[in-house]
Parts: sequence; structure tokens; C-alpha cells
Amino acid sequence: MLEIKNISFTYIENPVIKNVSFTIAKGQNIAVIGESGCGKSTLLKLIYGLYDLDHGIILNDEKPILGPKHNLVPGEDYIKYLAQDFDLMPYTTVEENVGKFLSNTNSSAKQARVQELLELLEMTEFAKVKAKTLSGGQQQRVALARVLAVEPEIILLDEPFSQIDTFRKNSLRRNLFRYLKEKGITCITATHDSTDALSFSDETIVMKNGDVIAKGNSKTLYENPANKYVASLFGEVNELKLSQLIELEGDHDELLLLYPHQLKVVDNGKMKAVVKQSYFKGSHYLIKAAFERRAIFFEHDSELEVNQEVTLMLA
Ligand SMILES: Nc1ncnc2c1ncn2[C@@H]1O[C@H](COP(=O)(O)OP(=O)(O)OP(=O)(O)O)[C@@H](O)[C@H]1O
Repeated sequence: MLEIKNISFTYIENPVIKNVSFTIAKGQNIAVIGESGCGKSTLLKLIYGLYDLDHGIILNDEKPILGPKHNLVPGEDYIKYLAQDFDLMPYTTVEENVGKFLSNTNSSAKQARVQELLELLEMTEFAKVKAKTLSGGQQQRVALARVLAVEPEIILLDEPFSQIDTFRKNSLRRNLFRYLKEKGITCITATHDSTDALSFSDETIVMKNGDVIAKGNSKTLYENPANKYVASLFGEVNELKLSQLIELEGDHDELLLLYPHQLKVVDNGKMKAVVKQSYFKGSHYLIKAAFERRAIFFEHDSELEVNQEVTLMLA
């Protein structure tokens, strides 16, 4: 089990990580989400042991993860960290990059392992190609293969699919996260892509301004977001009062956070909005509309005319 206990960290002046605590069970897949600059990458680097903490302690199976003050070469060897810059050797081939940390004592075992990883990351055809000639997305796949080569106990992935096209990303992350589960490797992924959290992670950690403001089952966090910030990390969200949608008897009003699919156009709804734009999303349209001088979003199965008035209701 990985235990993060009351950790704080400052680069120069202001704390970037502020008294953060949580635990992660072995083999879990955790997504870390939060607005840009909230401290996701820094948190991963601290877990890897790249920096010394101001306060607190990080334990893996009750053993402390120590920073550079205590380790000549920072970074624990049972943990692998995939940084946002891929740190590849540009003038060597893909297979040499992937095999860099593998032992040379059994060359056929090494070769087999490299092949296995290249297949997992769908890079077999590039085995003999020099890393510098690859596209950004291809380099990212090589970097992923490389951090997996010597099977780590814990893997820390910082935006691991940021440069990979949507088509390949889907099959790749299915393969990768299934592989990590099969091997029982604990995985923490810092991501801006809510699908990494919703479809693949066991739990999601939500960070804001150096603090962990929510942690829990990803589906539960999505369905019951504690506030608008949490909900907005999963997509567009509308903050509305129940009384704006239906006639209330008595004064038991309630503030609702509603994703676009939770509002629908009806013939005689209470809430009147004016259509401003329709965005085609493949299976539906996302409609932006004006309601009481602010933008709201809902889904509809067809395009709507600009400036058309619609009435809306809970879907
Ligand atoms: N090496 C550094 N020296 C000084 N400040 C830094 C350094 N790295 C990051 N920071 C600052 O620490 C804060 C957190 O940065 P971090 O990279 O951890 O955020 P993030 O959530 O990963 O952002 P993003 O989603 O944009 O990658 C930011 O204010 C950033 O400017």
C-alpha cells in the first residue's frame, strides 16, 4: 500500500503541495485530475522521490520513499515515472530505447521482452527506427514501453496519451490498463482526459491549488460531484436552482449541478432559454443557449436554430 501522509512541498516560495494525505491499495489504477498548475505533476514527482518534502512522509509497504537528500540517484527503482518530456535517446533505435534498462545477460529473453512491449504499444513496425525520426505520439508510445520494460511495482504516468491520436489512444489505453491490472502494477495517471478517469481508473483524485479536494470511486465522483469545480473536470456543467426548472411547492429549493445530457427540450417546460450555437458531436448535438444572461449547455438529437427559444426540463 502506498501512503501519502500530510505532505507539503515548495519549489521556491509558495507551497505547491499543501498538507496532502491519501492511500492507494496495491494494484489500483488511480487518475489524478485538476486544472492546469494545481500540482498533479509535482505530486507524481514527489511520489517518485525526485524532491525532498517540506513536511510529511510517503511510505510504500511501510518503507519511506526518500528524496535526493537521502538517495544519490533520485527515484526509487521499483517505481517508474513517465514524464511529460519523454526522455528518449534520440539517436538510438526504438528497440534499443525500450531495452535500455533490461539486463543483457540473456539476450533472447531481452529480445522477447522488447517484442512483447512493442506489440502492447503497437510499435512493432518501428523497432529499427531511430527515436528522433518518430512523431510525438510515436515517441510517447516508446516512452511508455520503456517505463514498463523492467516491470515496476508502481508506475506514475504524467499525461501519457497527450500526443496520441484519438483512434489509437482508445485501443492503446485499453491494452495498457488491462496489462497493468493483469500484472497487479499500481498506476497513478495525471490526466486532463476525463475518459482516463471514468472508463479506466478505480478511483479518481481531484486536486485544486495544491490540495486534494476529493478522492473516491470515479463513477460516484462524476455522478455526485461535490461542487462545480469537480463536475467541470468531467465536461460542461450547468449550475441551476431546482426552482428554475420546476414550480416548487414550499420553499425547499436546491442547487443542482447538471451535465448537458441531464437537460432536455420539452414542449412546456418552465425554464426558457435562447439557442446560441449547436455543436455536432457525432451521436448528438451539444447546444449552447443563453439563460438569464449566462451560458447553459444541453444535448439535443438535432441542430437547433440560432435565437430559437426552447423550454427545458430535467432529462
Ligand atoms: N521546477 C519548478 N520550479 C518552480 N515552480 C514550479 C516548477 N514546476 C512546477 N512549478 C509550479 O508548481 C505549480 C504546480 O505545477 P505542476 O506542474 O505540478 O502542475 P500540473 O497540475 O501538473 O499542471 P499541468 O496540468 O499544466 O501539467 C505551478 O504553479 C507551477 O508553475
